[in-house]
Amino acid sequence: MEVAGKPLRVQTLAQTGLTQVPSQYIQPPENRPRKPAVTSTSTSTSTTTTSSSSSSSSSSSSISSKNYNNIPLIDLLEFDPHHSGEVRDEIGRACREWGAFHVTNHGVPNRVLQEMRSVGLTFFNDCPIANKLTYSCDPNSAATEGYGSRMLVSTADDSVLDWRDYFDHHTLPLSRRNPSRWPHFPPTYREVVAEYSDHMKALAQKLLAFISKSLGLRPSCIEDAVGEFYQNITVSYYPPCPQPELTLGLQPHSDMGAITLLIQDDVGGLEVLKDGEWVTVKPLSDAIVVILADQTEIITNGEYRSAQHRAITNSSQARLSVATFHDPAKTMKISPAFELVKESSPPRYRQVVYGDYVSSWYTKGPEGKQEY
Ligand SMILES: O=C(O)CCC(=O)C(=O)O
Ligand SMILES: [Fe+2]
Repeated sequence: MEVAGKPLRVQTLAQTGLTQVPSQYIQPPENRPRKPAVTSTSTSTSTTTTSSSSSSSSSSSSISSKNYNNIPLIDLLEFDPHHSGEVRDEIGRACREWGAFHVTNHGVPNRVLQEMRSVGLTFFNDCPIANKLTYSCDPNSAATEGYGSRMLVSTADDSVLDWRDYFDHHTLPLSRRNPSRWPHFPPTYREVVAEYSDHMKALAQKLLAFISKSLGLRPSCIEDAVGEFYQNITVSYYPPCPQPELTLGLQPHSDMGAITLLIQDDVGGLEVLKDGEWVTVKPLSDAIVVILADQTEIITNGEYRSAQHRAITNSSQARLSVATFHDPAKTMKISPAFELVKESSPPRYRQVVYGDYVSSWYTKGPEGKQEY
């Protein structure tokens, strides 16, 4: 949405005190959240390895009968080699059943997670809008670095806008990293993002090794298929919304790359689709959400599926999340791992050049993988 040639940020819109959202933000009835978002407070995480799905009944208005309580929670036990078999099996189960799960004792210091959330929030809350706009991403091309408000680049008038502003950083490989394009306020912002990036890369590598092993593959199989990580870090800011029942912070989608690592604040709003039901990912302040993305689905020949997810809004509190995407290079050819293709399990996906996959996603929307 543009006003006199300038992009309108959702935060600016929310600050006008409007009581009804502009029509461009109203989702079609089938996409609206069924119940208004409730805010919740952060809970400290358990140290046991457990899957937290449950099938108890509740008074939710959801049409599904499952009523899962949260995504699975897996204690990585600081990658203690004595427990690697159990952790591998837990990860395999969570990948097969959900495509998304929380991890604790992941080796990333809690301080690093807190600092990342803190500098992101300070930028959005305390930096004047005129200053923020100096970092605006190019509205005419997809996935450029910087401050922005929309995800799809589409000329169609009927595209519904997300109730979200974001800042996207290109962090890896180092040849793409140019911290002078990142916020200069607060002063520690750029060093915090750089440190956070390194930790997320190391964790993504360890998780992909576990995921490979859980399918009987050699540990480096998926990482080799992805090649050098193209890592982007997106800080999303969802201002309070006067009509959360009509809007979405982020439309339903699966992530395009290989693996996404996400942290959120204690407001809550991330939901994962499970058996046709949207399950709220309850915030756990020292945990990291792992989301399998489309290229991992292709490489694993559909043994593991990428997770459909979305963000809902609420009327009382702004929400912040930080998603770290690990993608192949645009030139990489992605296809099912040969070890997983047999006579009894033929290839389910065509080989795709990752750059073509991305272009088609941005022009046509999240339409899924090229299945046979
Ligand atoms: O804000 C969230 O929790 C979800 C963000 C997300 O899915 C994305 O940026 O791709
Ligand atoms: Fe996502």
